[in-house]
Amino acid sequence: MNQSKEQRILNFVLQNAVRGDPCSVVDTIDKYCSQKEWAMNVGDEKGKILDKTVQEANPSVALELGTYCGYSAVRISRLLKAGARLLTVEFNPEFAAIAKQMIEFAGVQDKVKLLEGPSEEIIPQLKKKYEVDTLDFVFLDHWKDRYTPDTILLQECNLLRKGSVLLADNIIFPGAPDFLNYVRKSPHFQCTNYPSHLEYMQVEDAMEKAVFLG
Ligand SMILES: O=C(NC/C=C/[C@H]1O[C@@H](n2cnc3cncnc32)[C@H](O)[C@@H]1O)c1cc([N+](=O)[O-])cc(O)c1O
Ligand SMILES: [Mg+2]
Repeated sequence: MNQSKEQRILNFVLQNAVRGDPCSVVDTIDKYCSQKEWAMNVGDEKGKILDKTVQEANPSVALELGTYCGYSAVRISRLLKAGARLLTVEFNPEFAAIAKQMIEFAGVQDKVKLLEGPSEEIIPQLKKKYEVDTLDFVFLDHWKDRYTPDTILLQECNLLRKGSVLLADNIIFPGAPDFLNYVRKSPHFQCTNYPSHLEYMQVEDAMEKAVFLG
């Protein structure tokens, strides 16, 4: 049966990137998705905003919602300090299997834990099952209508602390209007907007940073 696009992306990495080199994995995915087949990785332009936000936060414990092929999991984990870890959540088993191989090829498997399942089930398990106290950084890049309910769930589960940084992709395209409304109106978040472009396209997009104020 013919391969999926995600399988083709992984194969291109396995054949063209340097094993154990996360930057080469990121660059190789960007090469494939800009030249051969578009895919919903955060990409290099917004990836640079992600990099800066992660470096500023310098998280010990980071969470990603929506692993997909593992592009941003590799991108984030390459910046983590020794002993820091990224928990990334993916409910599609096929994507999770691809991401797992991508993470291992990049050599970041010791920093990344892929949690397979829906975010609404996984988030309430983070404290007890995954030994999380609070989250220093959260990257939201899953279904856009899940951004707000999951942000509320993170608060209800006491997973955010004063200074926890949320960064959300796709604020303009496909758009997350209710999330933008929610965080910008909430007295508990300090928001910053980062205009950019949709990955591999000349379409306007943006990222929103929302720092939890406690
Ligand atoms: O739709 C987009 N992203 C949704 C991403 C979805 C990914 O997160 C998982 N997921 C979803 N809810 C989940 C809940 N729990 C766990 N995994 C979950 C899905 O299985 C998929 O792997 C998107 C679309 C465009 N676009 O141009 O159209 C551009 C982008 O940058 C995008 O991020
Ligand atoms: Mg996205």
